[in-house]
Amino acid sequence: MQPGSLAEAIARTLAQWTAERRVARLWTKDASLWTSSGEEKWLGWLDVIEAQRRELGARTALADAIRTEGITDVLLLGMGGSSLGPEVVFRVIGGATGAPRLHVLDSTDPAQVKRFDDAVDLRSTLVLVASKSGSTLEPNVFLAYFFDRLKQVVGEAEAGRHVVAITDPGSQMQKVAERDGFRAIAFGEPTVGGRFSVLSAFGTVPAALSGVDVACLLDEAAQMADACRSEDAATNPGVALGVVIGEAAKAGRDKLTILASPGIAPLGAWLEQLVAESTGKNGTAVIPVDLEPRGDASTYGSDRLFVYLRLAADADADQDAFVEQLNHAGQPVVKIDVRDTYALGQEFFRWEIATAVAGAVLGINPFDQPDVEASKIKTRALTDAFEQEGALPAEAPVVLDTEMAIFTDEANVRALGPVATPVEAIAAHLRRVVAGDYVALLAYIDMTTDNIAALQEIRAVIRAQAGTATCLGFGPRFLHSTGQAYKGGPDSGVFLQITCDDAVDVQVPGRAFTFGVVKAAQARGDFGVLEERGRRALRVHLGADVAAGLQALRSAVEGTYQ
Ligand SMILES: O=P(O)(O)OC[C@H]1O[C@](O)(CO)[C@@H](O)[C@@H]1O
Repeated sequence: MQPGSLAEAIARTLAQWTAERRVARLWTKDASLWTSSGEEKWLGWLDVIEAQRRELGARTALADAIRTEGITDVLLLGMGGSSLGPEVVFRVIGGATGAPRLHVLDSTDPAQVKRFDDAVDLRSTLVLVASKSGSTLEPNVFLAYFFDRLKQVVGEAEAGRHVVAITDPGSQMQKVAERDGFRAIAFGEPTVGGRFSVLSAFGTVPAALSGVDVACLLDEAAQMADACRSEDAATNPGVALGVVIGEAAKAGRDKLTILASPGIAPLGAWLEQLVAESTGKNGTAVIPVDLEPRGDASTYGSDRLFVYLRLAADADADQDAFVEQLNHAGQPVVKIDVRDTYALGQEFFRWEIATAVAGAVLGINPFDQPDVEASKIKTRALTDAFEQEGALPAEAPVVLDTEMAIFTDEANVRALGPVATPVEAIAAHLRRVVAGDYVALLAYIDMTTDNIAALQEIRAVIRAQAGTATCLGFGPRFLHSTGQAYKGGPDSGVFLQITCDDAVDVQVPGRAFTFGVVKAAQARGDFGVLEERGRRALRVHLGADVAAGLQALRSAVEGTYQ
């Protein structure tokens, strides 16, 4: 770590943590470390490793049974903490020979739902539906769709045998699982929130099913947990990291920019949720910046804190050189050496402690997510309206042409000034960006390789030209991750929401709406909350040809800076 001018504040806070024995207070779940508003009820993740070790036999038995029966694919349906952790574990460690492939569906984009359906043969697929609350909209509509498909493909009597639920005890999903004869139910721990759940059943069940050595993963986590008991804050790997992140944010370095070796890069998506949902509230936030295209080290602002997760077995020489340049440019960089892929278990625990500690330094409750509910309420109102009226409420664009239509509220229209075309509106919007802001692209489109690449190019242009941090989230996935910080954090976000016409749509069985309608309602609900919070937000609606629309958007963004 080269903390630059932060060094003093960090040293002071570390000394305070040691002198006041705050590490012991954390482990004894003392809510007064935070805001004394019930934090003690959400610290079950401190004890979850031992509890999961007791479940290892059950995990192995289920994994062996499905393999013997010829299951080739596991399709996980879930959002946020119920999907991001399993996806990271599979992408970083999974893929053992002979083990089922794990697919993670966390989008209501109809093309994406269809793509996942086409990717698996349901006769040899186990559907794993994961939801702590059991009431989240997305896993419930995914389950409705895939249970219906299973009935068609394997028959009514067999469908339940192809489904396993992971949920907290007493949830509505448990009732559904019992009613529909699911093969098994694995229970979560109610004192562990979604984003802290990766070392609970929500992470260990999918990991075991996809051939990951869960005992080894837990051993790694336990090793880090032991290190995080150290009362000396400066040598406590989780506490020290949390103090750096918290103090950096207080000093204006609130864009936590994640650099990671390719072999461990998927961890960034999990970190985004953990950090953003935990710290982004009451007008404060640590904004995670993941997978941002790199620029010249000298061009980054003074609002950045870099974290470099370097995988010893898979280090990238270019990345090493870039980090060196950042050091020379005086940027603070925290370097974390990750021994091998199983050391991911260590990182999970280190970052959970660090996030909790950063929350304490920032004086917030890191275990709630007050602003996520707001967009859920608006979305529900819209889907209810659709069920009653057969259509979503009409809306009128501010300007449109053949490729893009622009939507926003009165306050944003006034701030844009007179604009005659979508291109002018986008340019006026991006000109509102000032130093210390971040620009977030919120894309409610299929998360394909091509769409990711096109959006990353747009992001690269904005980063280079505006000189600000840039983020990319796919809707509705980011709603259960960074979305909390975008709404609850400081007013430094400039948002470009991207929606499209769906070339194909898919009916949600048993409901009056399609996945396309759900996604549209989620985008509108999300936008409505941004408007309500007075955020700088513009929605660009593309046609059904998303590739052409993204090209038009890119030209508009490039044109802004010419
Ligand atoms: O597991 P659940 O209850 O479906 O929740 C999914 C996600 O939604 C949130 O509750 C809110 O976005 C996350 O914290 C959570 O991980």
